[in-house]
Amino acid sequence: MKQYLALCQRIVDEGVWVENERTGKRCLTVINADLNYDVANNQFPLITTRKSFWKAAIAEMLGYIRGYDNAADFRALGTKTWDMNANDNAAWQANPHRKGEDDMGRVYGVQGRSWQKPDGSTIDQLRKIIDNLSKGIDDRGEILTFYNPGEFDMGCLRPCMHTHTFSLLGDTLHLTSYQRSCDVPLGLNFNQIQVFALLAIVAQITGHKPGQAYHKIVNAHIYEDQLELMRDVQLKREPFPSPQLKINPDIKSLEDLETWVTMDDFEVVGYQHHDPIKYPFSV
Ligand SMILES: Nc1nc(=O)c2c([nH]1)NC[C@@H]1CN(c3ccc(C(=O)N[C@@H](CCC(=O)O)C(=O)O)cc3)CN21
Ligand SMILES: O=c1ccn([C@H]2C[C@H](O)[C@@H](COP(=O)(O)O)O2)c(=O)[nH]1
Repeated sequence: MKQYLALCQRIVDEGVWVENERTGKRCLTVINADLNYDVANNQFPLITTRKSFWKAAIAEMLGYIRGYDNAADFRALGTKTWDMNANDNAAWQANPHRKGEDDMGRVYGVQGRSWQKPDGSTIDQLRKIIDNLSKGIDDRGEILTFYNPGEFDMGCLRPCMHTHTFSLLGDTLHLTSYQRSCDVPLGLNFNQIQVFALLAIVAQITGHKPGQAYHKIVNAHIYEDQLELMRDVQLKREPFPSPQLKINPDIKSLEDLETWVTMDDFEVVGYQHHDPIKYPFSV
């Protein structure tokens, strides 16, 4: 939590104003942030200086694992986070690749589970990683990447947290996640949870101890309409200790994640937090 607040403070103190053409808003921006999460000791990096709707963040990650391409499927899992980018987005609505209401196109999990090859066949990146790690293999290329420049025009948004690299050291699994663009008040609140949960879940289903998660962010920003709430409200609050994430131990395979797992299989213990803050969202 302290590292999150330190990043927010750094943006407020040292950030540079950058015009963003896609959203039409200015962002106070810094480059390069490294956040680390201690998954081994279950120090769940949940924001405590406002109420975090953590189940929606895990639902989003589960949707990526399942390869979802539709905001309605995300809603059924428990998150509305893709509604705006899928439906309230003029550029995507005018895109001939859009298949209709709620379609997100070839983003995130679609690339992770069915990356298209020139011959028309597909690659399931996640399946290969789970199979290797389950056998104790780390080929130094256990990489799940959603970043496919050849298909950017077929999706509603380029992936922000775009690559996850798993590393096995003895019986301990580590994760390094890369993010090109980060909406620190809204997106990072979710992305921290997702990096932590992804390592915890993959360690569990491949039979390893979870180790450390390393979250590497390039462009970290606060939108102009979020700045006051961050600077004058959230940053004035004292954080509480980190809670713990409990995952149903019956989740044992990728098939379990794909079929029966719901948000009821996740629980947070010891979450003390300040009041919610509603930050503006930019489409
Ligand atoms: N501008 C922008 N920021 C993002 O963080 C973001 C995007 N766009 N587009 C794609 C996804 C969608 N994400 C989102 C979308 C909405 C919330 C959000 O509204 N969060 C609220 C409440 C969530 C709830 O009630 O479940 C929050 O207070 O955290 C968070 C992340 C993250 N990503
Ligand atoms: O997981 C996510 C997804 C998106 N974001 C934020 C980062 C940016 O503010 C926007 C995406 O805009 P681009 O113009 O494509 O960079 O969404 C996030 O923080 N986390």
